Amino acid sequence: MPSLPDSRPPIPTRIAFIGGGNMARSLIGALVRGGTPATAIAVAEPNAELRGALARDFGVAVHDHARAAAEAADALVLAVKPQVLKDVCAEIAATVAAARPLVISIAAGIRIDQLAAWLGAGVPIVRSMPNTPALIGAGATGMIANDDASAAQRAQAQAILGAAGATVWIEREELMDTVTALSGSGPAYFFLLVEALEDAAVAQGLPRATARALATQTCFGAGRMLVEDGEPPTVLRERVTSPGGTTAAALEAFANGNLRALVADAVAAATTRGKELSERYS
Ligand SMILES: NC(=O)C1=CN([C@@H]2O[C@H](COP(=O)(O)OP(=O)(O)OC[C@H]3O[C@@H](n4cnc5c(N)ncnc54)[C@H](OP(=O)(O)O)[C@@H]3O)[C@@H](O)[C@H]2O)C=CC1
Ligand SMILES: O=C(O)[C@@H]1CCC=N1
Repeated sequence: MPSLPDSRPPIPTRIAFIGGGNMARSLIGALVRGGTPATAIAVAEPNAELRGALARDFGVAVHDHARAAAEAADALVLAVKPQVLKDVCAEIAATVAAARPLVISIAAGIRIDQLAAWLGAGVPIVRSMPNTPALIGAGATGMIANDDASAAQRAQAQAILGAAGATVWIEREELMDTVTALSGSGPAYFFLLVEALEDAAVAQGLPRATARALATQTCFGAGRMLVEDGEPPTVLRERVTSPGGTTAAALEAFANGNLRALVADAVAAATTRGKELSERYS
């Protein structure tokens, strides 16, 4: 019987991560857990301790220089801080020009035209914005590609980033700063809310361990309902809110404090910082 075509998107045979910090570790872990052979992955990371941990935990090849890892890669994931990205691109530009691998950047704020200027014309580039829940396969990633990236390379980028959770393509690059402000930074907003809830309950006398356990599980349960229930957040919120009840009292306090305006200000501040990063490091 003829075999059916494999519907899974293709993972490039050799992936090199430049930078082996928090986000690279999350993505590498997701890829290896998802079945990508560790032998297909190389990482460049100057910190010997991080390098050793990546080799030990995932069995990937490690290097102390970007160029060594980039050689022979079909896909390069740029996972360094925005402020060092220009120098890193200068280090690997000749290698990239020779081999033309797919380049995936996860750096906040750095635009595709900046990457193309640093790496050379004609390089297929996907700019993306993942987030730290990638570590547990629950990430959310926005992506945009340049015209030099083929459909197959876009699918490859989606396969690499999709190993760590949900992916979505963005139509206009300027909206990547909004994606960064929403889902890239977003986990921190929910962690802050859990911290605040925990502190509020402790202030009313609940033991801290109990407050943390209840706040954490409530965040987890609400998150799962958002993903699994299929109803919009407004409907889920209204189901909790009995008329004249406790939730209504709390929501009124949030409204009096103008929570929605505060959230809008926070997302606007993060978006602006993303734009500043691209100016600062161009
Ligand atoms: N943290 C997050 O939630 C998210 C981060 N991002 C983006 O991901 C990128 C990485 O962030 P994150 O993982 O948090 O940062 P980390 O600092 O944890 O990781 C970056 C790593 O790159 C290393 N590095 C520095 N220079 C080089 C070089 N020349 N060659 C190879 N490696 C190098 C750093 O080493 P050393 O520390 O010794 O300099 C560091 O270990 C950033 O651009 C960020 O904007 C995107 C989405 C979410
Ligand atoms: O704070 C930052 O700049 C990075 C990008 C998104 C999350 N962390």
